[in-house]
Amino acid sequence: MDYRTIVDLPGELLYLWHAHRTEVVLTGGILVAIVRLALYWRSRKTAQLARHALSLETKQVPENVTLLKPPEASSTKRKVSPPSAPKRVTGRRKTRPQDAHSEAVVGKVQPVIFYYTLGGTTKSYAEKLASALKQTDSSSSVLDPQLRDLAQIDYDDYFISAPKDVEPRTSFFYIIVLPTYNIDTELSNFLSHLEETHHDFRIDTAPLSALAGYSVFGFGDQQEWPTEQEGFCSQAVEVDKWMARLTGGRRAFPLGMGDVSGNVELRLAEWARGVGAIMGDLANGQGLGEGVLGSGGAAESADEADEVDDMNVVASAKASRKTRLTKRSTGDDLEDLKAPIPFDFTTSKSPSIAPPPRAMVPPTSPTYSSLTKQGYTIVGTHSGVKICRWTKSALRGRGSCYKYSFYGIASHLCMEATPSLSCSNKCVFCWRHGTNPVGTTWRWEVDPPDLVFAGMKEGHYKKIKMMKGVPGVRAERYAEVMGTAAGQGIRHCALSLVGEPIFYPHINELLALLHKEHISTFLVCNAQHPDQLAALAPVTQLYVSIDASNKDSLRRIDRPLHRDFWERFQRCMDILRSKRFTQRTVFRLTLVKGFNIEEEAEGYADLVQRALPGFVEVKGVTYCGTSTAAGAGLSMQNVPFYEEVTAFVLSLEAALQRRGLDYGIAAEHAHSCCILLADRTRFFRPAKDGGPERWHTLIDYPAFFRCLEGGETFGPEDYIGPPTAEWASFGNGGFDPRDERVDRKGRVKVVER
Ligand SMILES: Cc1cc2nc3c(=O)[nH]c(=O)nc-3n(C[C@H](O)[C@H](O)[C@H](O)COP(=O)(O)O)c2cc1C
Ligand code: SF4
Repeated sequence: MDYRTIVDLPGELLYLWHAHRTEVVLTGGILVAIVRLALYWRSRKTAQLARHALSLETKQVPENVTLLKPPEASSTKRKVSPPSAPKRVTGRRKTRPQDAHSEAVVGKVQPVIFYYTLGGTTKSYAEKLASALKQTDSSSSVLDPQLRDLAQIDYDDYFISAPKDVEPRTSFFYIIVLPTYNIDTELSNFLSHLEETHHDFRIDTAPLSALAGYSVFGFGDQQEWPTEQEGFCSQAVEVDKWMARLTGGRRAFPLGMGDVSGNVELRLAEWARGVGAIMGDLANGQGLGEGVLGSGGAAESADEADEVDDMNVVASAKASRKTRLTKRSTGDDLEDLKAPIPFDFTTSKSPSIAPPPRAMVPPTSPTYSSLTKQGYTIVGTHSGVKICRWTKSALRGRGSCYKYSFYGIASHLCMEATPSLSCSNKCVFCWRHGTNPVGTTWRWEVDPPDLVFAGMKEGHYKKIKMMKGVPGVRAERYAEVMGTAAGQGIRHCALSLVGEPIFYPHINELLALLHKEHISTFLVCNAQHPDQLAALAPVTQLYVSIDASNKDSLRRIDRPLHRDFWERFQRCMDILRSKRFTQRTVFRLTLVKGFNIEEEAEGYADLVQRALPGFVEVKGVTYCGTSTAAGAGLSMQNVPFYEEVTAFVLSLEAALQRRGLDYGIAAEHAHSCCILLADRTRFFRPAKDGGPERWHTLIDYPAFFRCLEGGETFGPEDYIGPPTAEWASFGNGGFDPRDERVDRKGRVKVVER
């Protein structure tokens, strides 16, 4: 290098700096950032390894050792977890890591005993359990248990998150006692609720983890179901499993099981002692254990640790799935490659083969025998037919039902039937004795409509024949029912017996068969199946049961299975409105004192305004005296007097008038505690043969079939019958003077006018 080059060098460097200083500064900055990032990741990784090693150690802490380990335990030494083998709950108390929650439990524990019963056994044991767990010492940290019937509560209040209405530093402890039924009962819904909550992606994976703990006891019958594999206490096992998941593994005491035909008292007593002890421990801040001696032959239930791990996998999988996937793809982290493949329990279900559909009411089932004892004839696998008391009464000339007074139905020619004994409600006033199958979807065998129709008729006629020798049966009426000439035999079908007729997948075909034989159809549905309602073919009169005017009341009265029951109900209102010019639409209100009368007239008026039905039938509930009714808190006190029904109808009429809706009282049937409101603009009119305006609630049945067979579009006005009879109008009682009114003992009564 010569002297000149050396002299020019600073100038050259200065020139280069000026020309490229931006690039130089940027490159320098990036280099500094990379170095700092590398240092940061390195320190984070070390901390992660340390935490991981600590958690491995924690899992292996021996029994009865406090798990808040001294700092040296968090060494970075890695231990290998032992392979997890199926574990039997041994019943020895085993302390668990004192997590943040169990520390929070130091305070009070509020036990809640949930039970379910059909036959009453479990309820009486639940009550005994409640009094056994009642504290004698008022200063105890375990409060007196609350008792809750699973058939009465709203699951959302207890099984989506822990109840909130609790004192500070007090946690709920769930005690669940339940029988097992291998038929459809409320328990099936309860289990579905737990499962759905677990799989619901909108809900936390362990939404009940705020509970102090839970424990389940099952009642079963080992004479019929000797082992768990054969179904002994299978629903308790299931509930226990789902609760473990929903609580994030807070099973405080092992699942207990008792055989009602054997050891139940002993097992329950042992289990109750254990549950009582663990609640005391929880209140004293000792955290959860795995059980104590004498756990009542605890089930070899699913491995608790596995369940807790499941929860952890879900939680960590959600948080770190993205990171893991990235790391896997770059292949730079051996530890992560060994990590379990994240399995999201919120969306996946273990693969299962759907079982073939079963008969809804198999002849061997208790439901079958219960229904046949009540006088039902079971048709095929899911339909039923029964002679109603008014059919018998009309055969003897002792009066017909209110449908005769209102619509001209001849009760002795009427068949009451249903193509679906299953329902999606469990109304408190239902007379099904709580044993009928329930469900939100049709999951049973489906009988063809011709078989259903033929079976219904056969069953009905058989029962009518049995009336032949009953004293007082009028020969001419009997001949009309049994006759084969045109216009004789069954003329009318009330599809309203029990269950939900539009649930039957071939309801429209069945209606077509009925109409083909000129049997008119009154179909009652429960406003829970909007799609089926929208697709329903024309019927002579279409009813929707309106058992409440608002969501809460509907939930209490109908106890619907659908979680979106109110939305379904409202959609049905709109569908009814859209059908009002093609169908005779009717609201059927069943009044239950203390449930749906008081201050609800305005709410009902709003519903009428929404659906604009042609008619509103208001009827006082009939007390059926079943244990289901009693269990729902229903007694004779809930049956309104006719005066109360009248007062309600008058206030409803006034509420409708205030809304500019011209409905008026068109007819009454005091004997059935039933009053009919009708749309005055459509059904108060001059008679066909002239004369003043009168109510026209009767139906011209031949005209209905002419319309149907004519193939043209038609509406309710096209088959309006003659004016409503004078004796049926409001104030006249509604009893046909040609019939003889008798009291319960058959003595002739003078009809009051
Ligand atoms: C229709 C029916 C089905 C039953 N299914 C089972 C079953 O699958 N497994 C079982 O262990 N017990 C079964 N049982 C027995 C009941 O769980 C047992 O009788 C229980 O105590 C009834 O309780 P509850 O009276 O409170 O309703 C069944 C009982 C009935 C009547
Ligand atoms: S809708 Fe009718 S059949 Fe169904 S539960 Fe209610 S009352 Fe019973």
